[in-house]
Amino acid sequence: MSPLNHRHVAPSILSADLANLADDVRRVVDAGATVIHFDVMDGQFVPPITVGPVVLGALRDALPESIYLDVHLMIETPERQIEDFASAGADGITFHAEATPHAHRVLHQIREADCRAGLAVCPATPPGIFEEVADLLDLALVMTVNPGWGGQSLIPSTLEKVKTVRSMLGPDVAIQVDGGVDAETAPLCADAGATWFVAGSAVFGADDPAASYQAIAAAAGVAVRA
Ligand SMILES: O=C(CO)[C@@H](O)[C@H](O)COP(=O)(O)O
Ligand SMILES: [Fe+2]
Repeated sequence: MSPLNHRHVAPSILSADLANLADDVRRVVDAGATVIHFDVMDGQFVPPITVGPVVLGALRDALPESIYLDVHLMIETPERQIEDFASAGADGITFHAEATPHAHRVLHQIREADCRAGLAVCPATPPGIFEEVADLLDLALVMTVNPGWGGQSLIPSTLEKVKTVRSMLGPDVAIQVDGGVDAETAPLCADAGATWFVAGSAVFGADDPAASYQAIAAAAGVAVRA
């Protein structure tokens, strides 16, 4: 069964200790996380620069194969980088509708690279594009903050967009929310129709990331291992 058919809380490495990345990620994996969200920023699509395929490959080597690496590309012209992320060990690759005129082609390209294909929209971008490429979509990412930084508050109007996208795409597509997700906001996102919940600062910024992961997972309706 594809992990896309299940609910997941995906801790985001953006708020982890990047000097001890594998150790930090193992703490949440030991608490039950099976999807890890890997934020890639290029200094162009968004101002910050984070990490790329080399770090993804190192993390891949440090984790069990069963862990799903969910790559969120916040980069211009993502079509130039898909194969590098796929061969570094991505399981799913999500790019932004705002970053290329070629969303249809890039979704194909991701699937041809044997990864699950995701498309993201920023808070100001209308969701109609999801309908145009519905057949090629494994995951629709509705950004609940403006991309680029962790630790922001969820923008309430984006929950309406999640509802719209759920009715547009039907029950089977994974809808991901990313930004400002914690144990208080996760149930609101779930009620709107989200099934994949990214949480960065609420997990890795907490005193006990493992406990925080489990609290958010419970709030989001994810089955948490005892
Ligand atoms: O893609 C992004 C930010 O652009 C995220 O994945 C952040 O890592 C979310 O951080 P929090 O809002 O959960 O702190
Ligand atoms: Fe992200």
